Amino acid sequence: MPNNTQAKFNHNLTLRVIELAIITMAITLVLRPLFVTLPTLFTVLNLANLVLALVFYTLVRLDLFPKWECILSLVIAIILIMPMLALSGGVNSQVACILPLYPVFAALIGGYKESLLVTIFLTVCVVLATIFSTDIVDLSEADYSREKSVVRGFWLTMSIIFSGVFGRFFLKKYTEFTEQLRDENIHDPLTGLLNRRGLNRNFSRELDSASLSTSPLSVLLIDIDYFKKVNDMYGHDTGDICLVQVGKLLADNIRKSDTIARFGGEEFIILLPGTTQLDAVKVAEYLKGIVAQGKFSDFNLPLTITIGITERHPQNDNALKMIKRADKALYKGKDKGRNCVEVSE
Ligand SMILES: Nc1nc2c(ncn2[C@@H]2O[C@H](COP(=O)(O)OP(=O)(O)OP(=O)(O)O)[C@@H](O)[C@H]2O)c(=O)[nH]1
Repeated sequence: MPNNTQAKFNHNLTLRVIELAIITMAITLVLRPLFVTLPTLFTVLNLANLVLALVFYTLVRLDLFPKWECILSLVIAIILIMPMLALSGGVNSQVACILPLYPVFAALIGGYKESLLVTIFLTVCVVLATIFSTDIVDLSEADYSREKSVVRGFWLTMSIIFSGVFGRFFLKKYTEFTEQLRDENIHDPLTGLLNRRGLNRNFSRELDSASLSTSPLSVLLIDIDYFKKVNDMYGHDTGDICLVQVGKLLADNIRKSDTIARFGGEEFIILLPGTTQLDAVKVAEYLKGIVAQGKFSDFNLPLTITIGITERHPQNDNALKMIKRADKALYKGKDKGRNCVEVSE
């Protein structure tokens, strides 16, 4: 879903991950020499890494390359870690324990593709480092047997693959969860139709494509007549069932390309792209007819609807203006006695 909210979330997450890396690097730089005596090259490399990470952090913070920040983060991470690993014993290096974290980070700030690429890249590097472990220069001058290197290389490879699989699993759950939230966010829980938020999204999409293609766009505002009586006489539960059934009946009798939404209480709205006001009247008459023929709830209640119609004006029109015009037409229909179709002036 790379929409604006998602992009912002990824950007903030990238910043947090870099901040975490910088803090870890700074702490290592200060505290490590207190416990072990390291060759100067390590300190120089650590300092260079810290400067590179700080520069990169500033660039991400200024949002200079939003599209590239994820892939660059991964490349920079590899630039930071690989020379350090190569100088400190390859798979036997203490720094190697950080490697399995990368596929998860890649999944968090990038996605499936990035995580898979990082997993493959690191696995290949670790396997090569294990095979050629005796050729790796170890500036810390530690001594590792061939067997020990193979065992460490094996477990490191397993951890990286496990982390890659976990990253994928995490992303799948996260995607399902956000999709479910997004779905709930734009649907009316009672009727299952789009709610106002969903309507607004589709309305602006239809208005944009209508103005680009100069094709007509009509709106039907539909209100169930005397609905208060249904609630008063048969109870709110029966009223709810009627709303669900009317909504379904309307939704089943429009085209796939049309949009239907619950506009509020006992009102529905239908967007008819590519439809003139004249054709919209035919659609409205048809819908009015099938509702009038229906029987709703367990009480087989007869219901009627009144429909107000408007068409998009070629100049300076918007959703709010169109809904206002359709609402005016609807109330003209109510004044005329209900169960009718009215067009806006
Ligand atoms: N059961 C149920 N009733 C609802 C819901 N939302 C709104 N209503 C009811 O819909 C009724 C709307 O009443 P009115 O606005 O007076 O309209 P009406 O009785 O349909 O009369 P006209 O629209 O003038 O034909 C009210 O009784 C609301 O309580 C809902 O989600 N469920």
